[in-house]
Amino acid sequence: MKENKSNIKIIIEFTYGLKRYFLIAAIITILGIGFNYITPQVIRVTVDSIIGDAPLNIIDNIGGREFLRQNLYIPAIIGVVFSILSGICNYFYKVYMAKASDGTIKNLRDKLYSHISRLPFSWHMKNPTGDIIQRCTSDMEVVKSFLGIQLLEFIRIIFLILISLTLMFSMNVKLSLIAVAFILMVIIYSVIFYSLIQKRFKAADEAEGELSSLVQENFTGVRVVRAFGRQSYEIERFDEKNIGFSRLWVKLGRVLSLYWGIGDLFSGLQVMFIVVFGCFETVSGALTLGELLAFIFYNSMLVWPVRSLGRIISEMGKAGVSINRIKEILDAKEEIDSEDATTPDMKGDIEFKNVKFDYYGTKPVLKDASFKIQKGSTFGILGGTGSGKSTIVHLLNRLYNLDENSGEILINGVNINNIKLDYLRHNIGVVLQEPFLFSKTIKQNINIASNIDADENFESIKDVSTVASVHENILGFSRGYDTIVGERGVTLSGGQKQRVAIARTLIKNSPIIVFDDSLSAVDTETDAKIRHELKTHVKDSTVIIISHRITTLMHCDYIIVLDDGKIIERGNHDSLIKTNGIYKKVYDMQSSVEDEITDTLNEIKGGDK
Ligand SMILES: Nc1ncnc2c1ncn2[C@@H]1O[C@H](COP(=O)(O)OP(=O)(O)OP(=O)(O)O)[C@@H](O)[C@H]1O
Repeated sequence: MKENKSNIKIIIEFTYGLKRYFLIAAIITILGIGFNYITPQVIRVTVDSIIGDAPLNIIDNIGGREFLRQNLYIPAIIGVVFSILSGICNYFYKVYMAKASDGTIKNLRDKLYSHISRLPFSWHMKNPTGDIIQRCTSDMEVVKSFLGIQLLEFIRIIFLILISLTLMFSMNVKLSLIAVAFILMVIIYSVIFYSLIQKRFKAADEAEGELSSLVQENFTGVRVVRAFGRQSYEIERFDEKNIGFSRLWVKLGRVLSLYWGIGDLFSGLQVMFIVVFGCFETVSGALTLGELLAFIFYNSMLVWPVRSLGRIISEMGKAGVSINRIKEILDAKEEIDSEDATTPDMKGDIEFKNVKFDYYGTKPVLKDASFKIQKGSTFGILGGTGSGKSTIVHLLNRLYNLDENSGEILINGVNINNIKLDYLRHNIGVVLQEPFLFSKTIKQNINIASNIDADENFESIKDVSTVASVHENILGFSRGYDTIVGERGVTLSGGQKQRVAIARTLIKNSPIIVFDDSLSAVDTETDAKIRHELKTHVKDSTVIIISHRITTLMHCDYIIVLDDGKIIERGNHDSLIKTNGIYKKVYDMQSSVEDEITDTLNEIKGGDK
């Protein structure tokens, strides 16, 4: 989407397939206005030419003055018929406007969802989920009412004003000028308030976004909040934000009340001036009684539209803010493949060449990292917390892109920036340390990356679950593979979740598989069992294992040790032990701890005998 598009252009872009509904609504509303304006003319003719004696040809065609004087219900019925026709038009106008505006919002919602799904991971990291949801819901509602109510209403009111003024000027210029003076005052006054209301609404809208983010974060992290006894603190934090939020709405309410109050004053004054001056004009003979009545009718028909014009202009202020907030999302750049992006064979060596990386200009996370992973090998990465291990994975599947002159990452000799993104990610299976499972059955969760239906694919699902050492656990649930996970069902333990996530990745049969600290929540015995099963199951894939635990890595063909973004040691387990560096130290430390644990367990077992 091109930048700096006006708000109206953005809206028009999403009216595809619906323009005819907008057109029908516009035609119907013009018809309705026409019918509405006939009634005061019927009153004028009745007063001046039927009750009074003013000559008029048309009354001779419908029975003559005397006949109509005897049957006054006839002009009354004519007036009622036009009012009914105007009501019918109003009904169909609303129906077609609803079709047009809801359809446009649906188009916009579709685009927004697919766009957000294609935005880079870094964008999602920078924008709080609650705020994104608020833009997709509350802001969308504001735009919907702008489209469904305000936009055509605005055009309708302009028509009403023009027709009323034409008729009023044709009857009496002086009185019409008084009406115009008031209309101008209301419009100028509305425009002044417009900017104030817009400012206040923006502040309130942003505060709502912050409040939604806070609630979303708290409910998602409910376990942490409870575990650390943070409820009271979080409730206080919510109260504080909520008070701020309410204050902003009260401020907005104050401006709106002032706006409506002054508006009422203007309308009252306008009606009063017209009635008083109209009476003078009638007494002086410049206006007939019928014309005065029709004039007062037209003027009263004008009061509301003009006042609504003010309201609509101010509502448009809100809509402007909301469209801008939605536009900010639409303007964010999607992840797009370069034109020469390819789909090379992914069964090849992986190479990191002089890779330097930092997140948003903060301190360097990877400092000139170079290493090669042989195809079909198992490659271990050991490193302390924050040393940059997960960053390597983020860069490999391009959740973050490397800038130019920051080195390159090659798979089978092809720079990953030139590989189609979907293809790249499809061919790299990643198991995360804290996997996210969907609120679906275990079977559906494991099958999520497969194109085959979960029931048809059940044998493969069971196979990968066995490799991931979770098959027995799943059978232990009363509904087995049909057990629903998460909010609506069973809560899996951290280790069970990790193993379901391993199964979910294995089913993809990717040529490259990454385990990002994904065996941390399983015991060493299960860890060994899974790795043993993996050897046969993924023997052709290149496997990258990230871990703090040396027993998880020691059987890898090659291992690198990462410290503060730098590779400080490399080799296989035996050579690293011989180097007698950090790896050896960590190994000794972990072995002594494991020995202690084994001794303690043995002691407990011995004591039990
Ligand atoms: N999205 C991000 N934005 C900013 N900084 C980040 C982001 N992700 C990670 N970092 C920082 O980059 C550094 C490396 O993080 P990384 O997750 O790669 O470490 P790690 O070795 O995987 O750690 P752990 O073993 O604790 O998971 C850390 O200092 C971390 O704070």
